[in-house]
Amino acid sequence: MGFLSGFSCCFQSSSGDRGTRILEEQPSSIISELCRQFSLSEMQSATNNFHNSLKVGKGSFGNVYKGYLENSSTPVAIKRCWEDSVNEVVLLSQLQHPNLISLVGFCIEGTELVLVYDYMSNGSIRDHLHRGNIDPLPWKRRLQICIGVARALHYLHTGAKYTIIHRNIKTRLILLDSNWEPKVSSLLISKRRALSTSKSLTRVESDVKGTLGYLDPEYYNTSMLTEKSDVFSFCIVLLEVVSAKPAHEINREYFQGFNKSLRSSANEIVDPILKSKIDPDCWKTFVDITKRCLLMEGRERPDMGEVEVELERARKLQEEADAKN
Ligand SMILES: Nc1ncnc2c1ncn2[C@@H]1O[C@H](COP(=O)(O)OP(=O)(O)OP(=O)(O)O)[C@@H](O)[C@H]1O
Repeated sequence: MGFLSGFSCCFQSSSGDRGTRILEEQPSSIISELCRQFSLSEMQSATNNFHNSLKVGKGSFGNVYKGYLENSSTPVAIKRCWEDSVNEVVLLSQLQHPNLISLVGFCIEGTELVLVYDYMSNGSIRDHLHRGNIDPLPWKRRLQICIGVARALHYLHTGAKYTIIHRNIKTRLILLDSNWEPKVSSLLISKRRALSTSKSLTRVESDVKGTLGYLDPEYYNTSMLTEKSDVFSFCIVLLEVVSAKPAHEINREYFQGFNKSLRSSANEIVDPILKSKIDPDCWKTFVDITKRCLLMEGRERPDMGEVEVELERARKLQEEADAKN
């Protein structure tokens, strides 16, 4: 297996003339009908002029602030972009799914591009996995979060006019609202292609982009992208969620351990907090689907619809076992 672990960085696109490109790609009226266009002064007053004390995150594309729009007590997340983020505006303004982050609006003024999203008060799932024993996420909640992410990816792959390949699925980009409902964020480097009518996989030749540690080895080696690359990255998320190990530690030894782990969840790859909490039938279902998502050839991996169904089955088995005890 050509593993890509050890470090994590995001390849990204270069800047362009944001205002011009967005108008070229889509008629501005469509986008402004679908989401709100803010002025820069509205963005400045929502964030106390992008004050450091309101900064909640920093990504490859910009800083993220917690802010309040005028006359509203509901917080929003405001990303002041330094990279071209047109893709995000064009796609997110037209997509809607309960497990996909919602774009409230955007601001394009001069050289500024600012994006406004619903605020996710529980941060990213990553924040809850790698912090020792402080308030660990229970197994059923972890499963439920993974099911939500699988639904969002299935929607991106099959539920819109185009197939949208996210290309950067990772635990940092899975945000959690106040009810722990997951929202997949950032379509910044996603790739769009026509929906397939045949059963065979349609490949798109494309520069390799994504985050090392999550990147599909087949795509990395061939530059040919399909939705099965998201399936592989999602599988690394599943392994991160079950082990509470960061993606860069999920290396060859880890995979070998995982391959041997069918019989029981009480082994060294599972987050110690979950040991003996996972029902054996639920564990078998989880391991079976995860192993298939890791297959080296994309066409042999299941699609996200099947992954979602199997994860739902795993959750049901866990619920049944809990009800008996
Ligand atoms: N809608 C949101 N609500 C709350 N916090 C958010 C929101 N969006 C982003 N954040 C915070 O800001 C951080 C940076 O987010 P950003 O979208 O820039 O992605 P990233 O994690 O840096 O990934 P990448 O740089 O690979 O795109 C997130 O990890 C999260 O903590």
